[in-house]
Amino acid sequence: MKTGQDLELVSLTKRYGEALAVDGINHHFRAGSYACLLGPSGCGKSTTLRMIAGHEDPTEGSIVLGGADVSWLPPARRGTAMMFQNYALFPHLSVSDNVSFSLKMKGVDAATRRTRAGEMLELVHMSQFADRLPDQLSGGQQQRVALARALITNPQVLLLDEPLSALDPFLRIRMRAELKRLQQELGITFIHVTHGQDEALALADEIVVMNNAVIEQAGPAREVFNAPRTEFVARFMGGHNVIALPQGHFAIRSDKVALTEAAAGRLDGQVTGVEYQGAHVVLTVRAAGDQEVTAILPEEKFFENPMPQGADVGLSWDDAALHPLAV
Ligand SMILES: Nc1ncnc2c1ncn2[C@@H]1O[C@H](COP(=O)(O)OP(=O)(O)OP(=O)(O)O)[C@@H](O)[C@H]1O
Repeated sequence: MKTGQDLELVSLTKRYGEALAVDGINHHFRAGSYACLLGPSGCGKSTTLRMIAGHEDPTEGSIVLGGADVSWLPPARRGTAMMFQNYALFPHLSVSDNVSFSLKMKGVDAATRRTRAGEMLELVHMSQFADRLPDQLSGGQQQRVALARALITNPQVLLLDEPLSALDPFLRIRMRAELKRLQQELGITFIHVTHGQDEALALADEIVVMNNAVIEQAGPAREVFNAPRTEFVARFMGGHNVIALPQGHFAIRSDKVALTEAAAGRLDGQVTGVEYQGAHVVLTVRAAGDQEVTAILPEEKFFENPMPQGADVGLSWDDAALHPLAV
């Protein structure tokens, strides 16, 4: 369903000389959703985000927000705001002045600026730091300031370029929950660029997987994970095997592969690796046709009948777990 502030990309293309960074992509981001643009380095996700923000001109195609073509509007007039990877705070301005900087540019008076900055700092739980300078803050705190600064413009769409990549793993998980809370509280669209599958699965209502300048697959997180359409998506999302059967190529989740006695399964093979990981055990099997298949078994299931390295085994699965892959 289309609503007022949906964002549409129409045949959006970016060329840098001969290089095609984004190749005619079409996508419809639902207003109020959390979308993750996911893909390997160089696939075109940051370029796409920068074009939406207005920091890069499209070579062809258009960006439509709320039914209006914003492709050629300056960044501040689009209804979007961007939070950068390195936060880009002004070192000589206090937290409060950093947050309200864009209001100053618009000629808003000092008292209103201070009040609005206070509201935004409250939203990101940073009220007590309003008078500090950026270098008196931790990385996670600087990030909250950068978020408040982007949100003060009341954007319809918040664009986040690898927002968690500079944080340590512990803080990354905490900030991830914060981003989700903020998005739900504000009800605006978040478009978050990441190359982390876990991050996208944890956050996104919709995952848009990019590869080689095009959108390879887009859909709800569970759908993209459970039913990858191409070999690339299956391998990139992880947790899947890609297997060649006489009927074609299929993806199957590693936790949907079961082990049987030798010659009793769909494929025969030999165990080449056993890794105990606590709650589960990961087995690697070299199967017929020189295919490597990974099976993830719950710990207690594996230890009912442990298969050592070198054991001949069969691999079986329920046909419903097989997802045909486009070539
Ligand atoms: N200013 C530029 N000039 C020339 N080529 C560029 C420029 N910016 C990006 N590219 C190229 O466009 C392609 C897409 O780059 P982009 O930064 O969008 O990828 P990405 O998916 O965001 O990668 P990463 O995760 O590494 O940031 C890459 O091949 C890159 O080298």
